[in-house]
Amino acid sequence: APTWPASTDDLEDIMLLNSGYRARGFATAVTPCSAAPGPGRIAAAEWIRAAFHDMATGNTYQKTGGLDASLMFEIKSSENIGSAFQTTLTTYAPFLSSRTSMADIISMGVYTATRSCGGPVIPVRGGHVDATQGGSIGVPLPQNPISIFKTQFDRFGYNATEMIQFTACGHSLGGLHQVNFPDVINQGVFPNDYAVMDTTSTVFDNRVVTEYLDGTTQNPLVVGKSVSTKRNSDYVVYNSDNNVTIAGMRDAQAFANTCKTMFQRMIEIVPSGVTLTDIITPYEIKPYDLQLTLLDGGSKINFTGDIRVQTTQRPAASISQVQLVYKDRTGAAASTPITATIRGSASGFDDTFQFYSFSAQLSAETSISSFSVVITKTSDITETWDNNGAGFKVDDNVIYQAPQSCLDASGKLTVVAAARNGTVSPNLKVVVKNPRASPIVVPALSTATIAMATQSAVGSYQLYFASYTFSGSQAQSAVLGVSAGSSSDNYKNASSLSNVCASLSTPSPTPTPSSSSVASSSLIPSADSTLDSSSTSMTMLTSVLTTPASTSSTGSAASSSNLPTPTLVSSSSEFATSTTTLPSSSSPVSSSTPIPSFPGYDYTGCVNDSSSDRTFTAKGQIADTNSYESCAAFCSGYMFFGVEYGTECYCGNALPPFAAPYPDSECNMPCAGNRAELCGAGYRLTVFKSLTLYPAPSNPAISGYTYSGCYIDNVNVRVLGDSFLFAHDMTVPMCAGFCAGKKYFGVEYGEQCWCGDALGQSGLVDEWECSMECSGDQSSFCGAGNRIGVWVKD
Ligand code: HEM
Repeated sequence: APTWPASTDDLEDIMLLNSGYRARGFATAVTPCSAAPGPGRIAAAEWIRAAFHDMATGNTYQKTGGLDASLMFEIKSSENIGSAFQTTLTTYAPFLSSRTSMADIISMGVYTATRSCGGPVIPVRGGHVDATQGGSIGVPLPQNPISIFKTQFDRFGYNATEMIQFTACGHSLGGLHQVNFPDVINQGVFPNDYAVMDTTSTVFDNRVVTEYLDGTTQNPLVVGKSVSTKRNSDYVVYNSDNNVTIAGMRDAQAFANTCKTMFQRMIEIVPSGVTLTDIITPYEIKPYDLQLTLLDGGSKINFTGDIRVQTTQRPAASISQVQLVYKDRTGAAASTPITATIRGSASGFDDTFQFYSFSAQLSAETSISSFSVVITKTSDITETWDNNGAGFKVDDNVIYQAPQSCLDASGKLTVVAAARNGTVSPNLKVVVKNPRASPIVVPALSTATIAMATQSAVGSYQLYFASYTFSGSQAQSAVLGVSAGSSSDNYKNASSLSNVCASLSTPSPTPTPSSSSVASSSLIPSADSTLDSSSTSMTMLTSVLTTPASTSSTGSAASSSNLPTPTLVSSSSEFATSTTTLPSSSSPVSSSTPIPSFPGYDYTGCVNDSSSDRTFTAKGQIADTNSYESCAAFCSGYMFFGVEYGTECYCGNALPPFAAPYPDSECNMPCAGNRAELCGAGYRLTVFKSLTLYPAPSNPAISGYTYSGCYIDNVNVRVLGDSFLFAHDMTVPMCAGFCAGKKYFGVEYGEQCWCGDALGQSGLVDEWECSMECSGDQSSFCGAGNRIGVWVKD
């Protein structure tokens, strides 16, 4: 297993997280294999051909070009007729980052397209570097004579045999467009004027070979008009050694193995000076968004993040607990581990993962230096993962302070960092994407480095700040980080920042209902000497200007003159692919939003709401004093309270099925009455569930039955369908009684009960997916929408 962090961490996500929690969705455009950007097109085929044409302008003798994204500058070349290449690059563009070059994405596209079409797993490496200009022409064209084909493939490093193999592999998918090659096929003959290479143009298989050998092929580059116009290049290539090589690819497994090698080589052709990384393989354990945040005037640090556990070989159901066992900053073992809780699951083509989230408060003095992940299995076996002996390092020398940082509507970014006493003063680094001139659809990355200015001392830390102003919509895709010496805290999304910088002296994000605003403001040492110590109300506290952003929002000359103006250290127009080791967070789309918490309640999540169809209908109020405390008090006696749009508070006893979960980062508005807490956003509700009123539900024991698991169930495929009962007061024992005599019974969607003697075809899913309470018993689970919890007779 790889050692974390690696320069390919972002690429590994793009490769593996197709769907589910933290999904990157890279595979979406080629899933299923037949997915098309338009009629008569196959995206997967276009992705693979794009890699070929990108590589084909390279020269392995001169060590120039190759897989280098030079394609973005070659769009207008006569070799690249049609819109396919531009579509592919447009789909890829959002995945470009300072960690992942466009050439890395093009390479990953070959893996993704091939795999989505049932082909072999193509090994992918990172570290590709993007070209800054187009290459020389050199793509094989159908009219070329065999001698030219041989010279061209020789230039790519493929001999005469490999030329045949590579071309056959390339033509397993897709076809030929009449508009692009009118000399090869006639108009109006093929559906959508698209002539496919074999009868399975959306399956990565050897049909292109077998149909050719069997004489049944309809490949437009073998038979038909191309013969008379001398453009039957597949015939010319395959027949160049009297079909010896192509006959060797008749076997399906041999074909797949050969194609794996041919495609891997295609994406490993790079110019001199570029060193590719190791082949990307899934981490068994991978941390995400590790974030330290200094709290309460510096005495405590909040430590949050996610741990991804590979569940391909280790079923999620076999895991009973995931913990972080950590060492403090002196290297001494901390006595209590941090427990992470299930957050969501994700899957790729060949792997599944379960994510666990954690949030813990550490003493700022002793802090943390590294951790190991301990997985306790239901079998009581424990696994300890120490990152191949290195431990998962957490650097607390310089930390990005998300709550104190902000981005206002005018595009002004203010970033606050905390640097441990004795650390050199930090720099802010901002990476922005700049559009390039048409027709180049891939943006250029530029990075600005800004020296941060001293703000105030807080405990063992010194606060620094710096500002940067974005132009246009740059902030949407900008990424920022802070670094001091060899320490850094990087890769934060500017777009996930709040528009108000909170003061560090406001209460921590986990206040207790009893701690009144007066008490907190007087107990917590002020981070800023300008704070009026006589301020006694929460409203006063939040309106006192203690941070650079607040300073700038009022344009106070007095405060700004006290602060040194940050200076621009350097600004480079082209951001080179980073080869340095990466710091403690790893996903560019995820945010660093802390997970909300409130004593006595479980954070349920960030869910949608609408004014026409309220998620919680029992009670509601809008108040400028809105906070977790005030809303919990207002909703006392109700199972849930939810806060929205800073000022709104709603109560309810059930979470309706239409309350879809959204990323926590979407519930990012500070509460009007306590800016240290997050209170939803527009039509996004931050929901908490009472732990005292209703203890966490479970699957009850039913005598004579054993709980068998949570299954997928829907109107098309019923797991159990012999008889059923719907009841607004459904309980598990009620269902067991109703199904008496049957081998199985199952509860679904809170109020449905299904019986049967056999289990229909379905998939077992993670237990947490069956987490809707029974309509008649809030202490028990009764499946969920399209999820049935099943019991089997002993
Ligand atoms: C002698 C060598 C080759 C010649 C002359 C050739 C020529 C062509 C032509 C004319 C098309 C039709 C394109 C269109 O109309 O959109 C095509 C399609 C395609 N070629 Fe090749 N090709 C060669 C080798 C390769 C290789 C080595 C690959 C490897 C990746 C490859 C991958 C593809 C793919 C995936 C398509 C389907 C594109 C689609 O359906 O949109 N080709 N090729």
